Amino acid sequence: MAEESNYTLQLKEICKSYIRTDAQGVTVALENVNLNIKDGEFVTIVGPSGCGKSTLLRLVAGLIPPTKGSILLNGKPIKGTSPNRGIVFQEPTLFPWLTVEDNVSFSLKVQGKYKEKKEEVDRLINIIGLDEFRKSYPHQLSGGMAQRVALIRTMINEPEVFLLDEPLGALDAFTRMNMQDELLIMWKSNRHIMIMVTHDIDEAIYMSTRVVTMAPRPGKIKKDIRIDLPYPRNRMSDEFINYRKEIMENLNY
Ligand SMILES: Nc1ncnc2c1ncn2[C@@H]1O[C@H](COP(=O)(O)OP(=O)(O)OP(=O)(O)O)[C@@H](O)[C@H]1O
Repeated sequence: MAEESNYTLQLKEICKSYIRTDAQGVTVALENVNLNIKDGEFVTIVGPSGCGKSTLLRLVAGLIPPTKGSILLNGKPIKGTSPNRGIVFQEPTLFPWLTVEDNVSFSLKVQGKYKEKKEEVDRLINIIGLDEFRKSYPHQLSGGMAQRVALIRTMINEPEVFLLDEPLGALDAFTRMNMQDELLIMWKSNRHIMIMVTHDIDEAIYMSTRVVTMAPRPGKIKKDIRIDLPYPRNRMSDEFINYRKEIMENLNY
């Protein structure tokens, strides 16, 4: 028990089933998932389609409840959604009728925290290089720009747990690599817990301190691999390539 209390986020014996509408019965999306994460860890989840990666993130976000098991943050069960557990999806979910600035400020205004954080809004817009676009609307931005706005809109709440569901999946290769570095800068400056779903094994090794592989039907954790490489990581190094082999073999590629 003493060892467990070192973990900030704990998923204990999590099961999640969905009722199928097309036929009788249920889909077991996750079965007996146990995962413990400490402050400052960057965990990526990789695995084939349908193994429950998004389900796992949505459970931690509090968007859906587990069928069985519990999720503890700082020892307390999570209840529903909270700005403390921010989630960013593959498609940037910005409000189309609000400018960049207003999108980033929206949740602060709802929480009555805008005045105290106004400078932080300015700082983050500057960090992502969108000073000139602060009065622009989402349809006037490129995909990469919109995704950067979505990231800082979540970041402004200083979530203790930052959940990323394939956040870079829709970007071209160059923008994607730049965004990987930007995300690492954000993570290093705040040291919150990051949990990111990706289909890109190199992205997982480049970014995270742990890569968790999953298997489908029912979704479960296969292996939890610590990536013991200094940042910034060299995608061409032998160690990097060895991790790639280990993960691909584990996923049966
Ligand atoms: N709302 C839902 N209702 C019913 N079944 C669902 C629902 N959401 C997910 N599922 C099922 O649960 C399983 C896990 O889905 P999930 O989206 O978590 O997997 P994933 O690993 O994120 O997949 P992908 O990589 O394709 O996004 C799948 O079989 C899926 O069909």
